[in-house]
Amino acid sequence: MNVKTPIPKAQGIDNTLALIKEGFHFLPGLRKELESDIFETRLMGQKVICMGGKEAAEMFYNNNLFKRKDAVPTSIKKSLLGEGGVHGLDDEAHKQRKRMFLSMMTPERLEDVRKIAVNELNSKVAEWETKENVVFFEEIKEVLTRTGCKWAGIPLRDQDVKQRAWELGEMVDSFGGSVARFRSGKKARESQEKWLKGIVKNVRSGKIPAPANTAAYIISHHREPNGKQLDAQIAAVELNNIIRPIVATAYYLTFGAMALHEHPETISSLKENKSNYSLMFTQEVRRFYPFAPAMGAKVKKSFYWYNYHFKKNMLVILDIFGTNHHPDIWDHPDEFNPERFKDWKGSPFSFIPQGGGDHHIGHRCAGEWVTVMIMRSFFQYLTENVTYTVPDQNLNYSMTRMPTVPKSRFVITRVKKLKKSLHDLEDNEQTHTVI
Ligand code: HEM
Repeated sequence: MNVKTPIPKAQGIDNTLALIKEGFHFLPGLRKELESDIFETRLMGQKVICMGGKEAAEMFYNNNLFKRKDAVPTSIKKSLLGEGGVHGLDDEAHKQRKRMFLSMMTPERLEDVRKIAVNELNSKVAEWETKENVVFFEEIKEVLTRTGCKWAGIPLRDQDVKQRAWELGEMVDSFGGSVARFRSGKKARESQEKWLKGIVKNVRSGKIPAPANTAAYIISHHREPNGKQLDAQIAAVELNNIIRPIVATAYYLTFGAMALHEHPETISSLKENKSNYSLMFTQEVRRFYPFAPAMGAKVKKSFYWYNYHFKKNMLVILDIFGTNHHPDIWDHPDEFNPERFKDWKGSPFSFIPQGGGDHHIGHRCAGEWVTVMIMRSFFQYLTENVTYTVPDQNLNYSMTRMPTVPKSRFVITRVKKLKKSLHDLEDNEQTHTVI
């Protein structure tokens, strides 16, 4: 870790505009310019400590030092995350709510999500065979909306798929600072929460017979530490915390499909799947491509680190994208190279696309296994079960827009299924170590 003392301050009275203008480059760029993995700046009128790298991540995920209450701006709660959900909880309340999420992530349920997702993809591909152009990113959001709802025990009528997929997509697309996208994400959230609140009430009354191992059942019947059921509105937020991020996986899948096209040598390795190549490829997609830029937390109680005084309630931001590209951790970090994960020793703090630390104790993403499971099986499906052509198109992606996808949203043509049955995929063992 490279730290200058005293901790440097970024130039300018407030850097919010620079953050919006520079996007994913903002934090890594300033760390490089100031030659320090920690620096101070002001964002939205507030003093903020920004940091990146393994050691910084380790500190950030120490629950004794940091808390999440009021760490996320209201605009992000109103569009992306929702209010009253697990993301903003601390201490016992957080642990208890987190256990609720993690109880859904059993090996059997992970195998279920894989089967559901691959079946949904397989049905979609049959439609793609009849289409001239397929906009992969948009179509995959629908596949994942169906997958998420089915896995979570949420009934979804065919005629509602497009609307719900659009809403989930708008919520994910809302976090980058554009007012128009915020408004659309907020509206989508209001519609989703109304719908999901109705689902929760119907699951509670037994009108919707959700199986006991599904998210709809587990969340609807979850009890708070005070013994009471979750408020139906908060239960809706938490149910959305399952289906929305499943749809968010469309970003990684689109980047991954693009990586297959741009690095064709990976295709045969994926087909062979030696040394668990599908996992290496998936990890590299999650490391290399930009998605979650950073996380915020507030100082729980004052402490000193590298002689810097972290004062109570100060806002601290961890550079997620920059840590996944930190040159102290990764050789040639700006090269796409799945093989780097071959002998990777694993670290909960150096590879943090979905947060760091321990899933049970801290805020690390509860759905990391689901994400990895879906990604691996889709990449294998794309290489083994289907052929397609990638026509000329604009595959550039902006590093200043958050979130970002290839400009064309990855168009494919002449899609052809190679296998009629999914039998071969069903035999595929993936439930071992998925992360
Ligand atoms: C594209 C895929 C995904 C990405 C990039 C992603 C990223 C993240 C990040 C960055 C966090 C916050 C970590 C922190 O607060 O320090 C998080 C938390 C969370 N994610 Fe994900 N996630 C993804 C998929 C999923 C899926 C598929 C699910 C559920 C099935 C899920 C459920 C959650 C939940 C419940 C939390 C809150 C955990 C807590 O506060 O303790 N995520 N995710």
